[in-house]
Amino acid sequence: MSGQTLYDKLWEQHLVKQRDDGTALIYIDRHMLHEVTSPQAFEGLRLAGRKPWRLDTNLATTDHNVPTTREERAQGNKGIKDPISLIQVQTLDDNCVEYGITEFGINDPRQGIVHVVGPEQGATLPGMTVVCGDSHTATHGAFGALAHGIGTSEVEHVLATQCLLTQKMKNMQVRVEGELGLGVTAKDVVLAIIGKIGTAGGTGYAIEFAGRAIESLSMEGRMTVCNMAIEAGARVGMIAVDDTTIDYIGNRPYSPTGEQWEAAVADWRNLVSDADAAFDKIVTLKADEIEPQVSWGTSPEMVTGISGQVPDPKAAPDDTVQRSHTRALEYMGLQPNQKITDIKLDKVFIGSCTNSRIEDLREAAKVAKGKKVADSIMLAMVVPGSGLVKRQAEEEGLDKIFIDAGFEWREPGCSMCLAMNADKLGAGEHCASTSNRNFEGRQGFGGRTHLVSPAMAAAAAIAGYFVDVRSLPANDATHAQEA
Ligand SMILES: CC(C)[C@H](C(=O)O)[C@@H](O)C(=O)O
Ligand code: SF4
Repeated sequence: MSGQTLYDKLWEQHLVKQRDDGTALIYIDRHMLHEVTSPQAFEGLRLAGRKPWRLDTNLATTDHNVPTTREERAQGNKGIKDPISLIQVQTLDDNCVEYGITEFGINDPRQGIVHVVGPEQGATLPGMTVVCGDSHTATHGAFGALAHGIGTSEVEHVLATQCLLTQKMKNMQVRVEGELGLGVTAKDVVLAIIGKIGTAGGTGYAIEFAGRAIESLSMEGRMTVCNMAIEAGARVGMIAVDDTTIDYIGNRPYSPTGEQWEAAVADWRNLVSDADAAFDKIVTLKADEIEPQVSWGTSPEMVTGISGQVPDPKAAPDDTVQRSHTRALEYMGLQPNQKITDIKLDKVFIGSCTNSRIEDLREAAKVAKGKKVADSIMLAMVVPGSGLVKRQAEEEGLDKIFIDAGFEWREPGCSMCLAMNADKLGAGEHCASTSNRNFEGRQGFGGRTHLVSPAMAAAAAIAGYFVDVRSLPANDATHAQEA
């Protein structure tokens, strides 16, 4: 018999009951909550006369609907202008008070995007099952955890029973072999993976990312990669535990300490796929063939390298692709064969649960340092993923670098990643965005999103159009990474 994959191990350790029809009940170690997908779940509990079953597993924060300007935030929840947004945020606050769940509310220094907050607090640990009513929960898999999004009715079920009814997925390994070139980041890696396997490539699989290029990523980079597993169709993305994982977790508020820490680390060391584990599918990419990526279309798989061009629908392999490319080009206002470097931008957004951690902000700041945002850019904003990221960035003087360059330095939240708060694109506007989805209307009605890395977004803000970060003079993006 062959060995077990990381996913097999995590599954087995949490399996409560397996039924013959394929359904299974698994135990959930950590449940994260935000304001969008929790109100009906709490309402369901209330109607059924139930209470959360294990309080200390739950951790809540408000993120999607919070405004990001300092003036609005100074007013607390009252700064939320949109009535529906306000109700959602206030409802989470009220539910957390009523049921005794820890919540980082709008002005808590620890508040932020749920997928930034969990790992930062040490609430996400290797070997855990982590769920949240949010599709980007795959992010937490970067820690050797089994993490995925759940729907609102499942949120209620997890609150009530601490278990989830689910089915085992198949195993896929995505290997990125070799070393990444200078200026090529985790975001470029995951966009290249999605470009290769497509947005349905991972459907039905739990993806384990592996290979030298993945191992060499920081935890921030690993989270960026796992965050977008869902854009490759996989609900679960994960990476094996190693020293990088363990170093990151030490001394965080929710991390174990003392003897418990020692015992936990010994256990966590086993959270790797066995050498003889069998995967249902293996995909391999060569790191040195990946260049900085830019999405040109309305799906994350519509992506190419910075030296590339927008495809010509006429050259599409079949009618379906031809139609989707034609429509995407029309929506995006782009011409067939247009060079990526000829795409002019109106706005730049550096933030979201994909790229708003300290390392992301450092990379963007390296590019922005001493430069000015182009006059043609009407808004360039940097939105830290959490209050703690913001504080750390300010301690390092990154806020000053951004502000001096003409960026707006905002308060933490999902912000312009999705048009659920005041930060939006206008119709027809092109935005270089470090977020994870470029669907039609995602950042605002008619808005045109181009997914890129933080360094690429900063470089685009300075130039006003896309430029290759690798071509910037020394001291900028690429060389900064050598240190
Ligand atoms: C609002 C929430 C349910 C949604 C998700 O599940 O991902 C959001 O975070 C998103 O990124 O589209
Ligand atoms: S930052 Fe964007 S992708 Fe992440 S949870 Fe918020 S809305 Fe979803």
